[in-house]
Amino acid sequence: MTLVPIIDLSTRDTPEGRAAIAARIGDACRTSGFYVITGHGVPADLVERMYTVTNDFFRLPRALKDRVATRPGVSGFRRAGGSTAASIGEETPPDLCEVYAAHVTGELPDDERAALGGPWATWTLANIWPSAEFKAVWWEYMDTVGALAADLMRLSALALGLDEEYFAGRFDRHGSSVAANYYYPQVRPPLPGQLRRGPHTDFGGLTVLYQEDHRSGLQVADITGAWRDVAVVPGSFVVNIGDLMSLWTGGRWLSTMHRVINPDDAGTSRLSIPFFYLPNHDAVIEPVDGGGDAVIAGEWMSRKLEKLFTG
Ligand SMILES: O=C(O)CCC(=O)C(=O)O
Ligand SMILES: [Fe+2]
Repeated sequence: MTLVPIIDLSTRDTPEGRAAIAARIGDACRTSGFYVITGHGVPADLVERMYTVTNDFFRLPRALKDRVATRPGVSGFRRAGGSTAASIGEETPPDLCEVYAAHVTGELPDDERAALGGPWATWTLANIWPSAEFKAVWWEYMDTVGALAADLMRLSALALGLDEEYFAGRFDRHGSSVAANYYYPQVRPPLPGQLRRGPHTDFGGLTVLYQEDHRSGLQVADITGAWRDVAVVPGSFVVNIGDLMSLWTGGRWLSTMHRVINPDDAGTSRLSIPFFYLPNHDAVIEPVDGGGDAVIAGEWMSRKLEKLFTG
């Protein structure tokens, strides 16, 4: 079996199709924690519009991008990548990446957002948009990919032998985010140990990531710890599960370490756009088979984010 299998979702509207897809998702999550999806139904023109507005934004002069900066890394534009490896306790130079992010909770009134968590809870911050057109496209993308993520959780529930709606109540006030990672051309050689994105696991439920067809660099650790390339499949999304989904399965499903290496051609850029499907901040995450410690989703994610942003 390949480390990152390709799973065609086009038959997910029939019970037999769903059962077969769920079985493949279960296999993938037990053995690698990553899979690639085709036949997902997200319109190609939406992805293209998303890439156009987002690439246009990153090509603006820095002074203009800084106008939509908030606290480091959390909502709006973040100029320095920070060190993602800090989230796993490793010290490395900063990632070679700029980020723009927005949250589905980012449009709520101030008092409602403030009630969703502490200082490191990024989903409590208001969104800050470069333009109305940009916002409209991002919002459509968040809605569409959010619905796909919700269905992947239903299929995951089936794969675990649970009712399809098992997880739904834990995501009905979800604080998911979309982040655009802009890996700029490298005009100076990277420092020792400096990558486009340092090694880490994702923190939440699951991640649904789009990457451009012709440029990758995304690598996944196999069970021996060796780094393996993720193949680029045009028009697909890369899906991986995060720490909370792994906790939900008592560790049977893997939240796998991944990273983005530097390009062979230093002059090229790469834009990846992950949708992070995050449970309700107050969801209690307990192994579905019972046993094991429970964690509160928002507390888990806040602890990881604090490490990420404070090093
Ligand atoms: O750019 C990529 O392919 C991966 C980015 C990533 O791992 C993340 O944003 O968590
Ligand atoms: Fe990641």
